[in-house]
Amino acid sequence: MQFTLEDITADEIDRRRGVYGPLTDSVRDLIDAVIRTEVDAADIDVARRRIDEVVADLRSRQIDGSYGVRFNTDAVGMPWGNAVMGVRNAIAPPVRTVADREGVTAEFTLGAAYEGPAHHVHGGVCAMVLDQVLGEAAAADDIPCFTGTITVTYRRPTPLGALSARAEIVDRDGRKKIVRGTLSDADGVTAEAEGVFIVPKNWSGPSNLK
Ligand SMILES: CCCCCCCC/C=C\CCCCCCCC(=O)SCCNC(=O)CCNC(=O)[C@H](O)C(C)(C)COP(=O)(O)OP(=O)(O)OC[C@H]1O[C@@H](n2cnc3c(N)ncnc32)[C@H](O)[C@@H]1OP(=O)(O)O
Repeated sequence: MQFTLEDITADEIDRRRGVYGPLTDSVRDLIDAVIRTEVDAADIDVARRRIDEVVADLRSRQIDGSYGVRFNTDAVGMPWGNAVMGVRNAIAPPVRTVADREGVTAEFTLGAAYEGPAHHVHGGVCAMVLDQVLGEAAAADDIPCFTGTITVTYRRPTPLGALSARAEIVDRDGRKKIVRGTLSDADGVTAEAEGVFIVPKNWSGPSNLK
């Protein structure tokens, strides 16, 4: 697993977050607008051409391949391409966790772009969010862990809208951590997950990634 060290200050990371975060927000808004717009075909055609121009501008200078997981010398992580929380990924809802003594919690909104059953969250998206949140609970006091096995139990359909997730380590056994978590709406739990998260054998990245 390759991580990239960038020799930059925390201020520089904040500056970059300030540059790319709003761009990502605008693109996320674009995704939602594309799903929900009812403007006529001619306007769609104009919009498509304008979007294609913006894409060409952005591609005039770009990296090869994906963003990777980067960190600086203070172990501040920049997993900015991450599908669930990446600062530069408009597909990410984003889901950002807050750690406490027992585990991690996240509050987030899943809109029209995450639909599976009508007006409800796609089961794969529920699993993806839970994987990330359980993974962050596993890593909260340690190095990032791989998901070995994750089991999701869907208790009832998860409505699109405001949601929360919570995860805690419930057991440790050598390099394995058993983590449990939940996805909830305002009325309570909609899905539960249990996972085996495994500390990688030959870790070459930093510990305690922030
Ligand atoms: C790490 C990347 C994240 C970086 C992000 C950093 C920035 C953000 C900071 C922090 C947030 C992090 C949040 C991330 C959340 C998302 C996580 C993902 O999506 S990870 C991608 C999906 N998962 C894979 O692709 C794994 C693919 N599988 C493998 O690479 C290996 O199979 C691996 C590492 C899982 C195990 O390989 P071995 O060689 O270490 O395993 P052996 O030494 O044989 O076994 C060790 C123990 O683990 C058990 N084990 C092995 N594989 C297992 C499995 N699949 N399920 C359950 N147990 C397993 C074994 O039975 C053994 O247990 P006994 O010691 O005997 O009790």
